[in-house]
Amino acid sequence: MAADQKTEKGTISIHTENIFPIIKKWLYSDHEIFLRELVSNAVDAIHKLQHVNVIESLKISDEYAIDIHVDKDAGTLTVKDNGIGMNAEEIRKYINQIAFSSAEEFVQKFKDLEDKNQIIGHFGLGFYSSFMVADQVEIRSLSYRSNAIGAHWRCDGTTTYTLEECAKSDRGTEVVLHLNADSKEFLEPARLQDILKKYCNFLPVAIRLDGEVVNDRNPLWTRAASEIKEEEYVEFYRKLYPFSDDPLFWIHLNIDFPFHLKGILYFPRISTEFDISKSHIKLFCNQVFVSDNCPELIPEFLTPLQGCLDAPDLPLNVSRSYLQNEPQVRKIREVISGRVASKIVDLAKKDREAFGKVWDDIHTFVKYGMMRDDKFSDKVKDQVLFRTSAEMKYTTLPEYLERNKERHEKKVFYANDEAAQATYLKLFKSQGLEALILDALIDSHFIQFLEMKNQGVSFERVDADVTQNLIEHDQAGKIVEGADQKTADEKIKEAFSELLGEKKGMSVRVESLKDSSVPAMLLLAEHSRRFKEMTRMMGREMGDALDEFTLLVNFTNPVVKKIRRMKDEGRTEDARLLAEQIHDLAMLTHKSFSKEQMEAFLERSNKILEMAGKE
Ligand SMILES: Nc1ncnc2c1ncn2[C@@H]1O[C@H](COP(=O)(O)OP(=O)(O)OP(=O)(O)O)[C@@H](O)[C@H]1O
Repeated sequence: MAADQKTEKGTISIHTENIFPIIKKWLYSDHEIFLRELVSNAVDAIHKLQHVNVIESLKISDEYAIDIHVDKDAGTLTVKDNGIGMNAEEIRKYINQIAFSSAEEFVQKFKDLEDKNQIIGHFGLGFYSSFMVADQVEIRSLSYRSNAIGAHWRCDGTTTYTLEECAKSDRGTEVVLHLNADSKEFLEPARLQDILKKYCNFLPVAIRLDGEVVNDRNPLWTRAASEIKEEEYVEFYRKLYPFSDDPLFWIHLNIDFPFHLKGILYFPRISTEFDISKSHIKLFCNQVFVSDNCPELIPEFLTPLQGCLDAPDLPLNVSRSYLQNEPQVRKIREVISGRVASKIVDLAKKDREAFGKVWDDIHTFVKYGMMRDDKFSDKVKDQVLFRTSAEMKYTTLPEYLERNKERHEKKVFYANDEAAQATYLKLFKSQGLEALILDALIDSHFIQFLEMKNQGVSFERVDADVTQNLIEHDQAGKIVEGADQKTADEKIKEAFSELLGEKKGMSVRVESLKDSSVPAMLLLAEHSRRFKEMTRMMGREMGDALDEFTLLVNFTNPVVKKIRRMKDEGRTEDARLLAEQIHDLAMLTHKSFSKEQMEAFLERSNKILEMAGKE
């Protein structure tokens, strides 16, 4: 067929004359995406050719590639593919009409939008985005069809274009950008390399920058999990997050129904600097990087997760508002939450000890997730680990309840500050009792949640009361002594009340503890203490947790016995000294002293030492 040498001049049928300056201005901060768009079009063109190659039995066996080339002297950047190509008719249709009409739609739609930033980078301008960085754009293309004639399109950023035949001998499309004065940065290979790494690193077609392949065509998530080694997952993670510690574990997703979703989700080691306010998942669409700020895609409680998701059903230029309203995104969240729950159950069942090791890093978001998501909670609830004061170090709640049902049915003892509650824990240990350690910030809420979910089970901090298991059965303190018909306990109570005088919020109780080494301890009733803690957490001041407490005096302790004897013998001041000291020691485990209290405590300690020296 003879080539028609005539040059066609035309006007692109758009109705907004000043479309170029508007777009240039609006997209200013995201100029670099033009390269992603051009490379994506090139990949699409190659995929289309691969498709027709099969359908039309063309037997093309070329190695497909996209070549990016800069010519600094000419000030041009070229993106070239060996895909399906376009003839003049197709250029008229796809470039003049489709590409430009979507650009016009963009302007019409967002002209009146208050916050222009909202749309930057989230609207698919495709080919048209090249005008953000170029004064003039050329397309040279040769269709795959036999006897095709090369087509050369040129546009200088106005609404007119030229289209003519050209002598192009190799199939495919070449887009040449004559970069504008503000965009010379895109002539720098290092800058281009960065952009390609960011958006095109995992594209399935070889991308060559000045002859060098820059991308990994088969990222790990595209391969079958069964053939991937552990080290490969870790290595891939290091590639994605070069400065992070190795991940704890990961989940490989490969879902085909009811939607397509592939990806690898990593559980990172949580460091204190970890910014959980930002999503760290990288979203891809058919291996093209889309965004790393899509918190909508994963359940809120899984925000610390890292890794990548490839969701080909979502549009490449996905917007935040789209994600927020898209039912498919909700389904993706549900699937992820379900898969994370299954992974946790698997790990817990497979190797408890190994699971214990990662538990400290993941427990916060597992607990938070349980409180936020009932389905998640139902799946993982029996695997939640608690640190315990007992030998085995970690236990689950059902195991704890089962182990202790004879001694305290449906009651869970816990400590939330091992150092402050050391006396109580020691007492528990000496009597073979077991307490859970619930010392994370989230635990006070989690305890309420567990009580709600496990009807009849109550949690009691080790200092809330003394259980019958700690009290001596044959209690000498209950024996009535002397003419006044009072028991020994009552007499000690009277003695301590008198010696200590009125103390704000204090009541004295005497019990015979099996462990005689502790003279006294403070008890804070569970419910009123929790109430005070909660109101304080909500910012409402409800006074001190110590506004109301019981001083439990231990009848079996030798010093307590001695105090009573001293008082009977008239050594009231010496007895008071010891009683005050016992009171202060019990207090110290719950709060730090003021300067005055500390001075009084130290002065008294010295007097007691002097007294001991004399006796
Ligand atoms: N390198 C290319 N080879 C063949 N056809 C191309 C090429 N680049 C663009 N096209 C054609 O031009 C059309 C318009 O491209 P454009 O990038 O503006 O929009 P799109 O790719 O359809 O959508 P998107 O907005 O998601 O990029 C494409 O659909 C395609 O048919």
